[in-house]
Amino acid sequence: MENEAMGGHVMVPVERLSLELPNGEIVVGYDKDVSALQEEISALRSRQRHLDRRRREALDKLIDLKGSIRVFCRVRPLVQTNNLKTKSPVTVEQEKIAVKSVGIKKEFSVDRVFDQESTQEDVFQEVKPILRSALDGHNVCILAYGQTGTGKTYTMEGTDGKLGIVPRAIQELFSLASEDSSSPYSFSISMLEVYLGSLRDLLAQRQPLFRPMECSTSCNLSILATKSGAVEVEGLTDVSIPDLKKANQWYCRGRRARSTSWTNVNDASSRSHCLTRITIRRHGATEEVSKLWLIDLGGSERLLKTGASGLTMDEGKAINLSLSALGDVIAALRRKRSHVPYRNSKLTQILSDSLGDGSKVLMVVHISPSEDDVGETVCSLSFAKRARSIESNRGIPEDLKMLKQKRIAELDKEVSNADEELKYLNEQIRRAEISLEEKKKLNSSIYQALSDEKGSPRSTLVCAAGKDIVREAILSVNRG
Ligand SMILES: Nc1ncnc2c1ncn2[C@@H]1O[C@H](COP(=O)(O)OP(=O)(O)OP(=O)(O)O)[C@@H](O)[C@H]1O
Repeated sequence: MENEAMGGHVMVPVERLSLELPNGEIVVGYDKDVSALQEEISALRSRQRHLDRRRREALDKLIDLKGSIRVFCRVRPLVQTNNLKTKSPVTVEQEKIAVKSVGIKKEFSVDRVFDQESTQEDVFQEVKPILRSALDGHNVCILAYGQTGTGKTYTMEGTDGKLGIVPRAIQELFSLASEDSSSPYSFSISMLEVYLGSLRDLLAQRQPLFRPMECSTSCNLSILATKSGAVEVEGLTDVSIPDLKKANQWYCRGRRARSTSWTNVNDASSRSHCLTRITIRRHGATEEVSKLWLIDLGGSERLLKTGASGLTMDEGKAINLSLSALGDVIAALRRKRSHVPYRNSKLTQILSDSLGDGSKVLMVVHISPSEDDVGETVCSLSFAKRARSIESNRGIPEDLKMLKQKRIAELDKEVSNADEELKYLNEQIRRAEISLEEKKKLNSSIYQALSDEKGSPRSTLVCAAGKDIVREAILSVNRG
């Protein structure tokens, strides 16, 4: 018998025992089970890493092929205040919009059109892949652009029961992170408002009232660039969000802070930009940090039309300035210019590490279908055209276009296959880990039962009497 004497106890290598457990199960060589399970988990994890790398590469290629700056257009349904008698000057196809203005039909191409009937879910389906990309470590910007009242806030925030991109995105991040057992993630949230060139922290403990004249002292946070090229807003509150409930609470708090901050003008929020930032940390061998920006831009209408004066005029000018700075930055990036004019506005400075190389940008341009707004509609679509003019499909021969579509479909399939297999693998890992834990618990119960509480060498009895004694030990552990 190969027992080993240790500190007055006789140790029995447990893998040599074969037991019938109280539930009738026969257990042979527990330690062997444990190491086999450990090996199985390690093989599954290695497959998971490999597959995750492949999925990331395919998704990256897919997004780059579709365009790392994508422009969608969403048409708001007609509302009561619109002129309902005249026919809408806007007609849409999947990737094209035509607007009839003073008898001239102008056509604009975008990456995807969402017509008046499209739902929040339709829009979100197109946003989903880019969220995965944010979890994979890319900085991502999703922006809602358009004239006041065309549905930017509806698209980003949504209403009760018709949630917009931001709450859905937060939910999706938590859901994707919980499915991915390869590395743990943590999230934090910040919200700020850019108004008349000043920044205001929407999640700060004490909310200063947003009186424009006081703004320069109470809300002027500054923007810093770190050595690594990352951009930080100095002193901006960044709250850790451990779960979806907390995330939604903070998001609601930020929204409330925005809507209650205005002292006089009801709709002044349309003359500020509202930025929500989710910081994503992937804790692996090295920590990866990425940012997801969700931005409800100020209304893009022209000042002449609104007949603005005084403060409204200043607000309009500030919005126009920052929107045109944003247009310039996107156009420079599209043209792969060596100089990108980020410094021309606070908005583009904040986003400078999230609009350039390696980042993914998605802009949803909102338009009204009404005849009354046709001038603004043409302006907004011209902005969209400028933002996507370089990477658009226009001018590409038909056969190349088809080849591109084919490759996109292949990559789409590759990503969804990898996703499916990863889900399956995660489930297998989860089960194997539960079994391993159970086995380890069982082993430690048996070891405990085998060792003599009072120090007398009862385990010799085990060797002599064999499995009956061990069974008794297990039963006593179970009873205890
Ligand atoms: N696709 C849509 N479906 C249903 N209702 C919509 C849609 N888009 C906008 N609306 C409604 O139209 C109104 C104006 O929309 P919203 O406030 O989102 O516009 P906005 O562009 O954010 O305006 P502002 O620039 O003033 O913030 C709201 O009542 C909103 O619920």
